Amino acid sequence: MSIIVGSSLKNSWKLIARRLTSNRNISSVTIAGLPSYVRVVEVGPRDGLQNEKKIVPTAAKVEFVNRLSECGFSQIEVTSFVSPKWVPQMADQAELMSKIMKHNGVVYSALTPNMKGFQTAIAAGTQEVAVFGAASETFSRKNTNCSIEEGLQRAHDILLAAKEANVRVRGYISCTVGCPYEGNVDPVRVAQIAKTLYDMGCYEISLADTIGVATPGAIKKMLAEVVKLVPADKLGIHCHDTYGQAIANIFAALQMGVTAVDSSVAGLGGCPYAKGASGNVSTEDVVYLLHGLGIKTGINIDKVISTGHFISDVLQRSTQSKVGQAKAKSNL
Ligand SMILES: CC(C)(COP(=O)([O-])OP(=O)([O-])OC[C@H]1O[C@@H](n2cnc3c(N)ncnc32)[C@H](O)[C@@H]1OP(=O)([O-])[O-])[C@@H](O)C(=O)NCCC(=O)NCCSC(=O)C[C@@](C)(O)CC(=O)[O-]
Repeated sequence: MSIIVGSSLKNSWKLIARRLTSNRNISSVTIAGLPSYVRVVEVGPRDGLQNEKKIVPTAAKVEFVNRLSECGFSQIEVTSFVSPKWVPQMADQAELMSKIMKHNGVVYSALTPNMKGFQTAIAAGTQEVAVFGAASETFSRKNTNCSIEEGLQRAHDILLAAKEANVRVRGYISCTVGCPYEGNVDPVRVAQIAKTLYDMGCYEISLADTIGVATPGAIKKMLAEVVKLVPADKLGIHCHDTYGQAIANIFAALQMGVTAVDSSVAGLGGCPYAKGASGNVSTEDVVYLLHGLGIKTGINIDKVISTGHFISDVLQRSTQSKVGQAKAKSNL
């Protein structure tokens, strides 16, 4: 057994420090079967800020979105055109959408729960909208005050109007694995709703683990049913990180052929109607994973980290991103 004393102890620490810092340039390792490119959809300004107790001033939101626009995302979900009585954090939606600087090559989208929201969104210059439903009846009622079926009818109306207006529509399904009110969710039910939205004309369906309870096996089981009815490259994955499983779940989804991943800078977020659920998986951690796997994203991770610190400062708390924390503390 070797005993480290005095200067040898100091040298050992130097060695460890050198090894850690050399990890900064860890070369990416490709794993067979994974996509070569993944579209990361930044949902922080919407999913992130909708659940913050502190209402972020519009000027800070504009600055936040403008900084995100410099990061290389092809899509940023800016806000939601929902009722201000239900989600007061999003009450400035039209002003925000009209004030942000819109870059070529970046799609600035928003959530729309009904025709009123769709019309206001389009009038405010929204380029793309998202409709949202749930695979749990109780969650649907809590979130949108209607049944799953009524929610799908609202989505149908929006899709018809969007087709007329030449606007692309993304679809979300909440509670695809677990529901805060009903527990486990049947993957067959998720698949049927995904197919309904896809057949209505949604170009992509984002499957959400709203309360962050999934593990990779559950994600694979759910996706195995969905891909029977909707092609994998028309699916997105939207993970919350309550139990720290989001990165593993995203990896599982990539293995199943999913090529779109939703995330929030600094791990902001949550749903006001899913109490106790934590924020989205952080964009910094997702991009670190993807780049480490040799998967292209077009995103500049340093700019994402710095934007994560910007919005965390606005919210007066530290970033939830592991990558953001590592970079801030030790520049590893
Ligand atoms: C769907 C509604 C509007 C139904 O809400 P309601 O109360 O049943 O609607 P209503 O049609 O009876 O109207 C009531 C009032 O709301 C107004 N109203 C009606 N619609 C709108 C609108 N679009 N924009 C602005 N105002 C609206 C309407 O004009 C009326 O105003 P009043 O006459 O009382 O003054 C409501 O339930 C709602 O806004 N829900 C949204 C809740 C929400 O935003 N949840 C979070 C987003 S989803 C999510 O986070 C999950 C996701 C996507 O991230 C994936 C995941 O992780 O699971």
